[in-house]
Amino acid sequence: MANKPSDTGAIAVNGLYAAYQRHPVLSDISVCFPRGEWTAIVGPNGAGKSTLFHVLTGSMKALKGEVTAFGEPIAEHRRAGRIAYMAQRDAIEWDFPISVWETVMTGRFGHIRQDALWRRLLPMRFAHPRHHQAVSEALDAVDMSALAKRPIGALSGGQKKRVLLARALAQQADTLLLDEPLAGVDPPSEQLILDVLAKQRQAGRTVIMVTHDMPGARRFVDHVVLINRTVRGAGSPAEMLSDAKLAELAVGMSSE
Ligand SMILES: Nc1ncnc2c1ncn2[C@@H]1O[C@H](COP(=O)(O)OP(=O)(O)OP(=O)(O)O)[C@@H](O)[C@H]1O
Repeated sequence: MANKPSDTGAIAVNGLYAAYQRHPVLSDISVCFPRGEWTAIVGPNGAGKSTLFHVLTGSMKALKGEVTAFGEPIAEHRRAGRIAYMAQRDAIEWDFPISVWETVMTGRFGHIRQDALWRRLLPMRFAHPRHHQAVSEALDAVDMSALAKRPIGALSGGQKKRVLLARALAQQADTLLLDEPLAGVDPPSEQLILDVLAKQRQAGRTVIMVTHDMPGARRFVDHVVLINRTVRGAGSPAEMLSDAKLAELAVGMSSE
C-alpha cells in the first residue's frame, strides 16, 4: 500500500500528473519520502522515475498535483539550495573543456548567488573560501581530489559518476536526489558511492535515489517506492523487493 503524503516527509507528493506533450507519463502519484532516510525508487524502464525527478527539481512542470518539502512548497526549498540533484551521466556535455574542480564548483552556484555582488563578478578561483572548502570536501568524499585538474572529457565512466556525485555533495543540501548513481560503474566505484550515500544518511540527510541495483537496494536503503507510471507500493526493502512484488511491478499490475 502506498504511503500517504504527510508533513513528516522530507518530500511529499500529492496527486501528481505529468505528461510530455500529450503523452501522459505520471498519473496520480501520491507518495511521501521519509526525512532522514534513504529511499530507493524502483521501476522498469520508461516507468517515469526520471520524470518524477524532473518535476521535483523544477525542470518540468506538473499538469496537476502538489509537492512539498519539509512542509513548504518545494520551489521555496529549491531556491534556498536545500535540494541537490545528480542527473544521469548523459545529462552532461562531457566534451566541454572544463576541469573536474570547475564542474564540482558548479554545484555551489545556488550558494554563490547569495554572495556579495563584487564576489560574484570575480573568476571562480576567487570565490569565497567556504565554496573552495565544500568542493575539496566533496572531491575527497568520492576519492577524486587527485584528479581535480583533469578535463572532464578524460575521465572513465565510473570517475564521471563520482564527479556528478561530488557536484551534488558540494551543494551541502539536506535532500539528495540521485538518478541512477550506480548505473554503469565498476564494483569498486559502486561500493564507494554506496558508502558515501550511507555516510550522508548517517549525517541526517534525506537520500532519494533511482536504482535498478536490487542487491544494493536490499542491503542499504531504509525505504523503497515502486513506480510504474503511478505508485505501485511503498515500504521496507524486504517487503517491496521480493521477487513476487518485482514481477508484478514489471507487468504494471498494482499490488494493492
Ligand atoms: N523529453 C521527452 N519527450 C517525450 N517523451 C519522453 C521524454 N522523456 C521521457 N519520455 C518518455 O516518458 C516515459 C518515462 O520516461 P522516464 O525517463 O521518466 O522513465 P524512467 O523510469 O526514468 O526510465 P529508465 O529506467 O529507462 O531511465 C518514457 O516512455 C519515455 O520515452
